[in-house]
Amino acid sequence: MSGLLTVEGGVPLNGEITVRGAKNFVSKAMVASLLGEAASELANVPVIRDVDVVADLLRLHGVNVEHDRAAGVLRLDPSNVESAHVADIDAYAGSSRIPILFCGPLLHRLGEAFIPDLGGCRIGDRPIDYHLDILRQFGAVVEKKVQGIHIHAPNGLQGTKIELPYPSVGATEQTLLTAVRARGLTELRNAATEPEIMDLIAVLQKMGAIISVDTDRTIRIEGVEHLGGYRHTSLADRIEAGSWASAALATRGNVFVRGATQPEMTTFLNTFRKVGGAFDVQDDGIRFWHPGGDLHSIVLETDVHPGFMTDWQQPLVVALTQAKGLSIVHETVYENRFGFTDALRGMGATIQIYRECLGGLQCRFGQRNFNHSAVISGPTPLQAADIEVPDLRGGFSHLIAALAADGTSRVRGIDIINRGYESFMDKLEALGARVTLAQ
Ligand SMILES: CC(=O)N[C@H]1[C@@H](OP(=O)(O)OP(=O)(O)OC[C@H]2O[C@@H](n3ccc(=O)[nH]c3=O)[C@H](O)[C@@H]2O)O[C@H](CO)[C@@H](O)[C@@H]1O
Ligand SMILES: C=C(OP(=O)(O)O)C(=O)O
Repeated sequence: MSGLLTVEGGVPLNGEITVRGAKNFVSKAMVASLLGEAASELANVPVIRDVDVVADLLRLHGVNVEHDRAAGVLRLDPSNVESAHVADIDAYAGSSRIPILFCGPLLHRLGEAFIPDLGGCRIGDRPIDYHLDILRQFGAVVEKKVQGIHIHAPNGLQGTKIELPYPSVGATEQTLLTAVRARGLTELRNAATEPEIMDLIAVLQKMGAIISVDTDRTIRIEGVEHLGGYRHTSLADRIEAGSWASAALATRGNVFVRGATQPEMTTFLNTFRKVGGAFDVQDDGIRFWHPGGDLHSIVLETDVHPGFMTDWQQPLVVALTQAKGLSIVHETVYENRFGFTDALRGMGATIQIYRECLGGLQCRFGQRNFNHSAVISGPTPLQAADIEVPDLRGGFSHLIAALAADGTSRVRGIDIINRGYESFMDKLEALGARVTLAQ
């Protein structure tokens, strides 16, 4: 796909699109297959770049991966991992954040793992200190290389007690994927409990793991010696669903998101309603629309689940530029997730960014000079512009802004959006957007 998109704005998005499985679950379930002694089958898999990257990494490690892209089914057979035993994976540096989650499964199977430098969205520093501390607590030895890390476990892995400084999604998954086959009991306190993590726990339980989750964010895992394969259907991508919902609102449109599910979106739906958006939950999806009249300004704080997820923030901010009054958005998960607002300001939005914690509690970033609160004053008409996509959600947000704006915008670097939005060009066209890819 070419990286330059021409968008003729001012046309409401109307129609129906389908979302399939969640990027932030499918990639982890794929890694989990490495732990099994038999093949696994995952359904409702979207065709997105992150799935392809993890599939290639698994292949490199000897996993036989068959991907029926149209049916959305992945078959993952890890029987040859021992004979592949690879060391050179630097070619995967910067590809995604998932390689760090290969550590536990590879340590169990091979006694060592080589992990390239990570990629993912540049929305803050995104260190991996929690991951490495956890792996060391299980008994692994971590060596930093010029590129990436080498990790080995001379005495195997032993269950342990871990308390996370912050309920990190990745660190919780790291613990789960390592503890399920470690010797003895692991107790993880202050764990993240995102729906994608619950689905990963479901997959691991199907494989033979013993995992319990308490209401106080404590997860307990009893290590077992053998795990089998799994058959599972991924939960829906609630971030993609929320992104299309925000696009419907910002363009004054009406979009049925087939496949979207209510339980994982409760917090989003509450916020959507407070802003003035309308929705109707149906058996096979959720319809989102702009009911006419003014949208309302809100005070919003992003947080770990069950809070308002940070990945919903960027698309919703575009809709908030069309709300009447002053909205305040306090980003408490990433220290640097408002860079995308520069382009919105260039299109006529009135958005000011502050270092202080506005509109909510003090967060980890308040005293540390990070621009992590935004005040959005609206409604402001948006004007077309030439925009460069910064990251996945920021890129989709720029696309929404271009769709809502007067005139024709040129959006560069849209390839990034394929990392997490399946067939977004087809979906835009299905919704009546006037978009053209440059030849
Ligand atoms: C592939 C995937 O699933 N990505 C999601 C995952 O990212 P990811 O798992 O990377 O996000 P985390 O929950 O780990 O990060 C949350 C916060 O913890 C910090 N942190 C994390 C690990 C660490 O070792 N040290 C540290 O300081 C991060 O910098 C960030 O400020 O959860 C995020 C929070 O819901 C989502 O935005 C991402 O879409
Ligand atoms: C931040 C995100 O993803 P990743 O962790 O893969 O960069 C995201 O999906 O918005």
